[in-house]
Amino acid sequence: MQTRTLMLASASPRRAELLSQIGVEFIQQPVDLDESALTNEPPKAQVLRLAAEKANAAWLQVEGTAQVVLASDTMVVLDNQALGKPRNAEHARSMLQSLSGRQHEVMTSVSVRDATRQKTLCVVTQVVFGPLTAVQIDDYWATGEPVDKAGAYGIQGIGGQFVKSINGSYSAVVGLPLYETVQLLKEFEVMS
Ligand SMILES: Cc1cn([C@H]2C[C@H](O)[C@@H](COP(=O)(O)OP(=O)(O)OP(=O)(O)O)O2)c(=O)[nH]c1=O
Repeated sequence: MQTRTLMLASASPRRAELLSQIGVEFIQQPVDLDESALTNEPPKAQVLRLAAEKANAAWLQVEGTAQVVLASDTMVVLDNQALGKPRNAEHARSMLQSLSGRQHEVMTSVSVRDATRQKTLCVVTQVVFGPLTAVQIDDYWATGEPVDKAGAYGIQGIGGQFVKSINGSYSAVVGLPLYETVQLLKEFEVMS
C-alpha cells in the first residue's frame, strides 16, 4: 500500500519506466533547469546538486498535487570529466570515440524531498566498453538512440552491445538506481 503521493520531477521516459517497474504510483512532471557545471565543480558534486535543484524546483510547482517529490540526474564521467548529452553528431562521435575500449563511470543521483526535509544520494557504476570502430559509431548515431542520453549511449538499447562489463547498478546507468530509490521512498513513507 502506498501511503503518500509522489511526483517524479523528470522528463525521462526511462525513469518513469523504472519507477513503474517496481510498482510505485506517481505523477510525472518535467522541470526545466540550467544543467551546466559551476566553475571547478567536480562531476559528483554537479550530479548531486542537479538532482537536489530539480527536486526543489519541482517542489515549488507541486501545489498540493503530491506530498513527496523525487528527481534524478545521470552523468557519464571519463577521466574526471563529465560527459552530458551530445549537442550534435560530431559531439556524439567524439564522446563515443573517447569511451571506446575503456572504463568510465556513470554517476546517477537521486533527491527526494517533502515539506520538511530532503535527502540526496549518488550511485557510481563502472562501465567498460569494448573497442568501437568509426563505422560502428556512425551507424549507432544514425539509429537516433544516442541523442538524448548522457555519454551518447543507452545500455538498455542498441548501445548495450558496446558494454563489456559493468560493476555497480544497472538501473542507475539507465537513469534511476532502484535499490537506493526504494530505501529513500521508504524513509519518506511513500513505500511501506
Ligand atoms: C548512460 C545512459 C544514460 N541514459 C539516459 C538517462 C537520462 O535520462 C539521460 C541523462 O540525462 P539527465 O539530464 O540525467 O535526465 P533527462 O534530461 O533525460 O531527464 P530529467 O532531467 O527531466 O530527469 O541519459 C540512458 O538512458 N542509458 C544509459 O546507458
